[in-house]
Amino acid sequence: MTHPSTGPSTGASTDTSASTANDCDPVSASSKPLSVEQASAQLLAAARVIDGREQLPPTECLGRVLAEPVISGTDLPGWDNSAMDGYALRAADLRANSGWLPVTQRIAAGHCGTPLTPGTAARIFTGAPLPEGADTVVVQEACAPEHGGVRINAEITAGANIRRRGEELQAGAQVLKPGIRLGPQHLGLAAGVGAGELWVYRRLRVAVLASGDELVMPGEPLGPGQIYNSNRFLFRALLQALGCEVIDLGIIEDDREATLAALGTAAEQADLVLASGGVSVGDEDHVRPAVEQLGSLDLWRVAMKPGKPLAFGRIGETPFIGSPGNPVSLFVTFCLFARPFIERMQGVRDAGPPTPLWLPAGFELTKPLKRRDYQRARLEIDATDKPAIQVFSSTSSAALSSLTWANGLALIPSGQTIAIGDPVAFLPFSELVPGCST
Ligand SMILES: Nc1nc2c(c(=O)[nH]1)N[C@H]1C(S)=C(S)[C@@H](COP(=O)(O)OP(=O)(O)OC[C@H]3O[C@@H](n4cnc5c(N)ncnc54)[C@H](O)[C@@H]3O)O[C@H]1N2
Ligand code: MOO
Ligand SMILES: [Mg+2]
Repeated sequence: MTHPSTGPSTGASTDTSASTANDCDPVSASSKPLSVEQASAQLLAAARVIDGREQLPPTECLGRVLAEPVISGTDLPGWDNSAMDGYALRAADLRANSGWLPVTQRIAAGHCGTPLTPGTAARIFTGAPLPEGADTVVVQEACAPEHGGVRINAEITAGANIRRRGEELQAGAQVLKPGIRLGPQHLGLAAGVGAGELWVYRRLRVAVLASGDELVMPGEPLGPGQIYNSNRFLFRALLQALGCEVIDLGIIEDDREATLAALGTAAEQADLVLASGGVSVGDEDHVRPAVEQLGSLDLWRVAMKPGKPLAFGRIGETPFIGSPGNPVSLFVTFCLFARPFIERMQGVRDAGPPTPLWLPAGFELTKPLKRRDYQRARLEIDATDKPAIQVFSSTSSAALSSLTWANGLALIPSGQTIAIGDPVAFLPFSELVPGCST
């Protein structure tokens, strides 16, 4: 799907509410929210690739990040072989023998024949080594066995149906670069060039914790004023989809001492601490002040919706990302900020914010918004096979069901109205987090 060459800028310039980021001063409550681009750049600049790697067989590397190049131990193919089931022969012999040749050997894949006797043909099957002296393979559909030999009535092309040694790649070639997340195709190729073990970065250890007196685990009865701790499951699944090792520190009550203790423990055990809730401005929002007390709060609030109170800092030397408690805010800020940060730490080479597709709006927005809005959206194909972006009925950042309806986010710049058909920046979930496409 290509996007129109032009489209409204999604840069910070349309977000007038953003401040100029001073990336060394800790954030004070008075500092204005940063733009999405400024916040994203600041987080990525702070991400450090984890030390530590391990050597594993390809069967244990799905989703891991490659730490060393994979070099081919062989030519591909390793020797000239037949691409089809048929007969291997010398084209000149067939012409000289007016279309009939005796068959003197049979070569199946995994077995090597002997050099071709001049003036004869070899029965050969796909993948079998070409016998020395043969220069063509004729498919068996063009052949008819006759008097212990083979009759070929079709026009043949000399050199046809042969996969030549090294035509795909040569031994010593780098077939996989470090910094890629290994998918099925990479593991197949690594095995295909003979790599019995791969060097991958060790798993990133990410501690997750959820703050809130109102939180209860699913399966337990809900008391008055209580809700289920959905963010814990969102976090865990998002992190597992990125191949992280999750250290789950459960629920922290709304208490400063308990929050300090939990965050301190988390920072000792993990490479990164992710917390949900307690980063806005309420008296019971203890996470943000606790991070300021334990380390430094380097970023707080982004000029976006949902996700505005996003917090980033350090607890000692351990990076910390504080996601807002509203589940949709957590999901959106994870996709836009935590995921690129995590991937940078995991050694992913081109980790960065997602690039949107530009697609026609199937909706209108008449009242411009104050903040850049990431609305839950669906890419739909209408009856005339035209794509259009629809948005969810509610923009509430507490409405988790919007995420199961949507298959992406529509980026609505602040201060802009949208008419039907206008190009809209669309971020498909499939690009935002692995395992998230609906
Ligand atoms: N006066 C203001 N109030 C709020 C502001 C503001 O600027 N001025 N910001 C609003 C925005 S925007 C967001 S987002 C939320 C985020 O606040 P916190 O990060 O402090 O989150 P909490 O207050 O802890 O919880 C918010 C909301 O989410 C529910 N929640 C919390 N944790 C979970 C969980 N693990 N699973 C499911 N749901 C969770 C919680 O019950 C609250 O309803 O602040 C606004 N307020
Ligand atoms: O940032 Mo909040 O997530 O707009 O509700
Ligand atoms: Mg709060």
